[in-house]
Amino acid sequence: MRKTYHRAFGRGGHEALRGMDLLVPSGSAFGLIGPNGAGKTTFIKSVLGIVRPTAGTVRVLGGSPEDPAIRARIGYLPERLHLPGTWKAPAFLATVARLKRLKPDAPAHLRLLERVGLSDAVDRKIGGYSKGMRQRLGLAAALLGDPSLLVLDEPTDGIDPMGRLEVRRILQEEVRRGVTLFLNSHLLAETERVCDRVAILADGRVLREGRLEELARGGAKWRVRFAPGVETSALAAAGFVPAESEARISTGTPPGLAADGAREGVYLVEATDVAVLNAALDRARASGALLMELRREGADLEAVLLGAVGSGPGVAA
Ligand SMILES: Nc1ncnc2c1ncn2[C@@H]1O[C@H](COP(=O)(O)OP(=O)(O)OP(=O)(O)O)[C@@H](O)[C@H]1O
Repeated sequence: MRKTYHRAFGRGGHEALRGMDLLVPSGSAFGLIGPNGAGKTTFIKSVLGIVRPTAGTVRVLGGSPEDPAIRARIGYLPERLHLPGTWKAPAFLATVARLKRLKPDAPAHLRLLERVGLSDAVDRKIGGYSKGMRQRLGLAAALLGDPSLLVLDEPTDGIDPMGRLEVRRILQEEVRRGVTLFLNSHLLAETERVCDRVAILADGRVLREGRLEELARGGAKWRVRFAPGVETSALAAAGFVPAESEARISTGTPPGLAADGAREGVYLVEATDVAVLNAALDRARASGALLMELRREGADLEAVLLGAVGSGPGVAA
């Protein structure tokens, strides 16, 4: 699919999507990530039938995104929510339900508000809501009518950590129910926690797509702690390099000497699978090293994203 935004009076245009090809499996929790201006919002708008591709086609839930019957099965939380400030949440949900051509069901709306953690705010005007409360209300509106596809643009923007946990729980419940989740979030940790598949979009093209663990594979590192008294040179020969001090990492101080790790007995070893890992551990143990702790340090989503698009400015992290 291609999308060119044309300038006024036909003077050229900007190609936001340049041959984007993406299949989102039904029932998956799919995350779209990429730098600012990559084309994520343009893609979401084309899925919702708000933007029409310049070339190519979009099929959603087996039909056209412009078909009202298909649109009725999609729940959408936009990045920028416009909410009527003088209204209260139940009236807002009732109006959204009417627009979605759903039967009036005030008790169901109250249950939905309770589900997103807004039951204490039903008598307050929306204008007085915090950013996180507005997001929760937007999520409730997206959930109206039990959609088959949930398209969420920055769903946890402005929500505190406890709220994020609740939103994540709701999204996981929806996925368990068979809903397809399509998430655009610049919070990579959030995408990592919620999604099972991810696509990396940059400059209007999909650079990588796949299951999270497949994308993160290859950079698999293991953090190993040995009992005091290990011989660093023997470990180095077995592929272990001293890790940076954990204390330095947790306090965020600048990178220090890797020797810190050696003093603490903490090393990193690259191993693409458990057989390679065990072979390295066998070599270490043969040199007299005693294993105390072992932890996987698989490449996280940030590393995968940076690996795919480079570490230039504008990378959403
Ligand atoms: N209505 C428009 N008219 C002209 N150009 C547009 C329009 N909407 C988006 N663009 C351009 O298309 C490109 C892709 O924009 P888009 O908003 O889809 O990116 P994005 O990945 O969602 O970015 P961000 O993470 O910053 O929200 C950008 O260069 C943007 O300036």
